Amino acid sequence: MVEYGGAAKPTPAMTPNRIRARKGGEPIVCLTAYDFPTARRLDPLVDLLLVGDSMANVVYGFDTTHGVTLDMMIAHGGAVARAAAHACVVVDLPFGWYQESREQAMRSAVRVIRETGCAAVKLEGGREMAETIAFLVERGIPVMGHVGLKPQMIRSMGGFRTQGKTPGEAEAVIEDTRAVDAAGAFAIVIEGTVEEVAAEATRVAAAPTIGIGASASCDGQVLVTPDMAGLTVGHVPRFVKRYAELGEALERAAADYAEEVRQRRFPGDGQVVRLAKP
Ligand SMILES: Nc1nc(=O)c2c([nH]1)NC[C@@H]1CN(c3ccc(C(=O)N[C@@H](CCC(=O)O)C(=O)O)cc3)CN21
Ligand SMILES: CC(C)C(=O)C(=O)O
Ligand SMILES: [Mg+2]
Repeated sequence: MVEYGGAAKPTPAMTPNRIRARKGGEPIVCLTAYDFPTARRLDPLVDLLLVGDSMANVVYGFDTTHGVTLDMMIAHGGAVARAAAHACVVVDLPFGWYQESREQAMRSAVRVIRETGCAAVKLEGGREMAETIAFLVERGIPVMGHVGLKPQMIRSMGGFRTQGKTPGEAEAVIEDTRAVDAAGAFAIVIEGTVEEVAAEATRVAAAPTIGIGASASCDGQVLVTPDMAGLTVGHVPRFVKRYAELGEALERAAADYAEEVRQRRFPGDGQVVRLAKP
């Protein structure tokens, strides 16, 4: 087992307790990050950096989030944690590394915390995960919940569909939120639900809610950074707003470079070392 290396780093300003204290106050700003340079640039701008298992889709090109392992989450979580001086870094526990038992969840969370230096873990689930969340929280692991649309459940849900459109489904999302809140989660991601349900879940939870595809009635928002920055390859969910077209900027840079190499204009005077004239 490898512990996170490097010099002792001060705890970032935004801790799980500070995030929790923002309930009902200034909205919590969260983006995903998976690598060091991106996390360095986002760190001063956001409250929370999430190393999401969406990494499976946007970094590794898998169809579902089931493609990532605990070791992969730890490798990328460490890179993000090393970059963060301000934001609270939260790492997703991936599919298969916590559902079996609360002991399995504890072992996985301890590895993530020790080997990355992050502040907290996130896991998907409602009432069925409440006992696991309480077990971790009571033993010193800050936990973020994730209710509503749960991408790790794709195989049993048969695709991604907005949750809470029927009265029964709405009640299920609210009850899941209550259970995760009572279990001690310091914040709760609410994904893919209708505004009325997000507003009610936010009202009943003592912990702040962080929405994605869940309206502005939450205590904060999260988006997948490559989606909002225009870097995602393939389908981008409907709830995403694009704030930049970094994919197009990267294509232009690569095309300019290719052109200059082919014309022998790169490397130019600025990039070349020559012998001094005698
Ligand atoms: N690139 C990316 N962005 C995400 O937000 C994201 C991931 N990947 N991977 C992990 C989960 C999965 N998420 C997703 C992925 C797809 C849809 C989606 O395609 N939704 C459809 C239909 C929704 C409906 O009919 O209710 C959409 O067009 O938005 C939603 C959430 C959110 N997360
Ligand atoms: C979409 C967010 C909440 C997430 O869980 C992820 O990026 O994996
Ligand atoms: Mg996730």
